[in-house]
Amino acid sequence: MPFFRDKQLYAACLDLWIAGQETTSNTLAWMVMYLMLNPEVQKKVHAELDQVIGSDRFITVEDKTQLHYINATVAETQRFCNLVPLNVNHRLVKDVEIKGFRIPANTTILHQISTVLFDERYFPEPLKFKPERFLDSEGKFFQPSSLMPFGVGKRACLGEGLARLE
Ligand code: HEM
Repeated sequence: MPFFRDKQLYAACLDLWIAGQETTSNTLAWMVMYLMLNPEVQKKVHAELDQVIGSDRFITVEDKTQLHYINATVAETQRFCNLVPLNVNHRLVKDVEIKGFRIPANTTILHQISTVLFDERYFPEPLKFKPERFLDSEGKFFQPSSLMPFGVGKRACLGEGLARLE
């Protein structure tokens, strides 16, 4: 019996299609809609592009660190669109106790990252689209650990680096 079967190839292709393609394209679609709904944000994005890139060259990956407002707008899009609200199913490999609740091994867990992304302790006025929440007092982009659209821990998104680059 071959080690790598058609079924595995099919599963790998499906993984890459859903995890790798749908996620980034849907995030961008949400961002376009948020820019349409928030013209004042759109103006600032445009102004930053005019200032940092200008109109006589294409944008490159190296420009990313200079585009603070755009990075903040992407971060706010990821928080607001809540793309993977129920995360990916996980199975407990051992019994766990959290705040007095015992969860037995083999239980399927769906940890909702949306509860963090919309928690007003971390994101005041969570239902407002505000890229400024990711800018410090000098207007520089920063990313708090509470922004976790890619999940956290050992099984966090494998494509995070690639997705951020895209
Ligand atoms: C905006 C883009 C993306 C978002 C928001 C996103 C989000 C997520 C989330 C929330 C998980 C589950 C993490 C967990 O279970 O704790 C995940 C898993 C995963 N993602 Fe992504 N993802 C994105 C792009 C990508 C890309 C571009 C790829 C590959 C090219 C990718 C590949 C994967 C894989 C393979 C897993 C499973 C990791 C594992 O179980 O060990 N993702 N992603």
